[in-house]
Amino acid sequence: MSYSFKDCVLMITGGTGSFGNAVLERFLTTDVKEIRIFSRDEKKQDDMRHLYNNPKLKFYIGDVRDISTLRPVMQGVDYIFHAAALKQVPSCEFFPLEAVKTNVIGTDNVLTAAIDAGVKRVVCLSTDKAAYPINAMGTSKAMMEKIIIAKARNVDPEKTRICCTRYGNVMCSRGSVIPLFIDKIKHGLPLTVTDGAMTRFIMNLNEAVDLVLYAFENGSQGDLFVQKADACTIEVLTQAIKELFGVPDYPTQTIGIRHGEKMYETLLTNEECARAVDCGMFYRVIADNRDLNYEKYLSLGNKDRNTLTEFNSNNTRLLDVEQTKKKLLTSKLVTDELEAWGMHEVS
Ligand SMILES: O=c1ccn([C@@H]2O[C@H](COP(=O)(O)OP(=O)(O)O[C@H]3O[C@H](CO)[C@@H](O)[C@H](O)[C@H]3O)[C@@H](O)[C@H]2O)c(=O)[nH]1
Repeated sequence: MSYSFKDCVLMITGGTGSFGNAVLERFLTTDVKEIRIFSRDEKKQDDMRHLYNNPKLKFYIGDVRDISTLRPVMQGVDYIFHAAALKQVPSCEFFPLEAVKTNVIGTDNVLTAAIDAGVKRVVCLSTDKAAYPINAMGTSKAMMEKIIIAKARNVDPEKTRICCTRYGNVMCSRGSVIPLFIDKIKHGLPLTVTDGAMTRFIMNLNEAVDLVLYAFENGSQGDLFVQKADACTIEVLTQAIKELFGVPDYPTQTIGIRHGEKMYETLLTNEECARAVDCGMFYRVIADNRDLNYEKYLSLGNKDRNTLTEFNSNNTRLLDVEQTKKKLLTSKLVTDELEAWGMHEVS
């Protein structure tokens, strides 16, 4: 890391989640002064307190929906990583207003309180499902991104710099398909494949943390960062899991596409490409900072379009079964489960 956290106070909203834990492992190796974990669940905080047993970690119970719980925690904070979100597609589909409250209003609260408290930088976490959204979770995250850009437009970057990252499926996140399939194999149940031709980006937590830290270091006001992730089909993913667990012919059952699902996910839309810069491993989408001048909106468009095209889980590099197995082995959950399953030799 080229930057220093010496004497800095960091805050992670939704800090007890998988991202919070992964980013903590990196931060705790720096000379950071204090890390504030802000979240709703006292049990998860207590588990984390015991796990790390580190005096630099401070825990705060609160909810991003309630700005009065955010304000006192932000006093003296230098940098915020905003990961608190409702992110399960099916549950948001049934309770869309809950997604609005946490993902949209909650983000507005975080940014308002951060600006008022003079926090120097805020990095917000979004998802590929916010690009061409079709489900409530993605739609609420798309609105969250709009809130971020609108807020960023009206604040001096020397005071508070705000940017956003968007990433795809993180392998083994809570409730996702990989731990589900491993569990089914352990219990002798068939693997329930929605549609084998569906594609998803496939990243590990380390890559998600790299993206967020890259945005932290390089983000200008209102920027959106996307990582050039690989993807695979669900058929390939299923076969890779079966082979890793030594059951290549394990039964699968096709169950059909679930509520609010897409056949493929987009990380960078065609329209965003017009403002995107290729930074090697990442794309940077520069904020549209034209002011609300209707003359310009009606008569002047954006003439400087570059040649990038939409980046999605169908046109990125698609991993085959062997490559997917290799990728899966970069996840601690997978290697731990394999070991417990007695498959030491593959990891
Ligand atoms: O029993 C199952 C469950 C899932 N899938 C498929 O596996 C893929 C991944 O599903 P899942 O792991 O549930 O992820 P998504 O629905 O794509 O959403 C995940 O990825 C998002 C980021 O894109 C996160 O915000 C969500 O929390 C996380 O669940 C999809 O194609 C599903 O159709 C199956 O085939 N069978």
